Amino acid sequence: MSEELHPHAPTLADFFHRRLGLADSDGELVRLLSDLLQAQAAGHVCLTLCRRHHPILRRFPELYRPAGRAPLVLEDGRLYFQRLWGYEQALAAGIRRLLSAAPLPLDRDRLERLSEAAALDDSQAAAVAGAARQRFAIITGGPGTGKTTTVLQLIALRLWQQPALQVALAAPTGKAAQRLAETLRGRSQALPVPEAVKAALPAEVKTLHRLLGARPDTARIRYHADHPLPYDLVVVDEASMVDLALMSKLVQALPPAGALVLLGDRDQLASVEAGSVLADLCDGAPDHTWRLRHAHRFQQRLAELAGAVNAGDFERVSALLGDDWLPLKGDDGLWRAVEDGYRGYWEAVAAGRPAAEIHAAFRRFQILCAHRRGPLGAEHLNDELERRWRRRGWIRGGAYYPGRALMILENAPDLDLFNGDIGICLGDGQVWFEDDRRLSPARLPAHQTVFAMTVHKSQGSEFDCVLLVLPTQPSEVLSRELVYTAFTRAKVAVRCWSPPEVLRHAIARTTRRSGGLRDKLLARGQRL
Ligand SMILES: Nc1ncnc2c1ncn2[C@@H]1O[C@H](COP(=O)(O)OP(=O)(O)OP(=O)(O)O)[C@@H](O)[C@H]1O
Repeated sequence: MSEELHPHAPTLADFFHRRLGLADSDGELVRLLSDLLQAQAAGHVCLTLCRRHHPILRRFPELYRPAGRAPLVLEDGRLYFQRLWGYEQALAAGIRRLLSAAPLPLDRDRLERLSEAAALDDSQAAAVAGAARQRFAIITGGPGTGKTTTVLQLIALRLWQQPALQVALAAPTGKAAQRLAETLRGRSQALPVPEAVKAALPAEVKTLHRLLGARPDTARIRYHADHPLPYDLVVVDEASMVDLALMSKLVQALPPAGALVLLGDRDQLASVEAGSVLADLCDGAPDHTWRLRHAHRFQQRLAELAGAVNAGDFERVSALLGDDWLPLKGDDGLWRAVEDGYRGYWEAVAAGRPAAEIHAAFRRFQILCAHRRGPLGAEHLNDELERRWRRRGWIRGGAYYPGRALMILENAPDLDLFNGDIGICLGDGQVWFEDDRRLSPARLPAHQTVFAMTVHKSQGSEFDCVLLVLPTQPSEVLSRELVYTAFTRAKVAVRCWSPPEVLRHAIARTTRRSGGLRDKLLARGQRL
């Protein structure tokens, strides 16, 4: 916890002092609230209390009593703001309800026919057989371990058994939704099920916000406990990106007999907003979690590298990176690697290749940064690259020069563009997207240059080769999950530019977020 006070702590202390009529307020109260605000800003659901917090909490019981009406909640050594506690409580209650539901029927004959035709590996077959019987299931695993393949079998089986089943597919971002829709479209025809079952497979993947009927500029949503979703089975991909509030709203919106399946990689970075919901749910409901272990699309060395990062084994990571750990003498190693990485892309741009080919060339290489700002942050690297490439003559033209790669920063449903979509400016002055659509730059929603992007922004995307650039000093942002997320964006090769002590620091640091969800689920049989 930083020693510096959170800037809003004095105002909050003053507000509580007046609203609750506290006898007096002093530096200790400000310190406590600062710790709570800092915990929240760092993505924790609550503040895990330590010895110095207890005397101050004893002095100001009005902060958390009477329960339900006080602004804070004190529970099992954790201090929450009412709002986040409410989401956690409702999520835990909703999941407990799903966990205690009677098992669903399973047609073993159809299950076997599906599993054999798909040649599922053991962990996939166990996941389909197990999850098909549950009202709540998590299928987790690294990239390419076959989560989508597995869930497609699961949905097909459930539909085959119950043709009228209403199934919804969703993902936290528009880009992830699009990606899942494309993958399923390509694979569903090969399923060994009657045509009627194939026809009943959902064709659309919605964002979670759309699924829940979120309305712009209000926290109100169309579907909730009193007006549940019209689906029997909801499947959510990329669930590691879903925060506590959204997962809580989703679970509350399930109909009484509904089922929920989450897909995701529990080892990835947690959501931008509060909570590490997927990891907590995996730990809190281990009997409903199936972990896929065999990487089907991933190069063996990359799978080993991801495993070594997860195990916190710096020596092994270092050995596996070998020459791909770029020399740090001066910045030359970095700029040379970047130029090598993007050379093919610039050649395609200069040769005026079709947009689809230029996009394919762009996907071959990506710089990922830990930070957005700072000397080795994504913004600075993009500026520096543009300067260098102008000097080299690769970039010619104004702000929207041919070859400028852009990332869209907000959803624009009217243009069918989503946060995270990549467009490339070409010689005709238009910005071309991956599906061959083009728009004039003036029509684009907020966007930025994207030769370098943050690891956070890269979630849900994949590239042939990834170059991870870490800062020169250890920082709070660095973590094992960040390095794992960056390395697992690569399909073919990983390179890393980082001082040894910074990579070592990052891999050693796991960022477990504070929260009570896991304990609330594990204790379900005992006290709740
Ligand atoms: N049992 C299997 N045998 C052979 N290939 C498989 C098997 N399962 C999946 N695959 C293949 O491995 C690749 C990755 O599978 P899939 O897309 O289902 O993984 P995923 O975990 O959903 O990936 P992502 O990390 O992209 O979400 C696909 O090409 C798929 O056809």
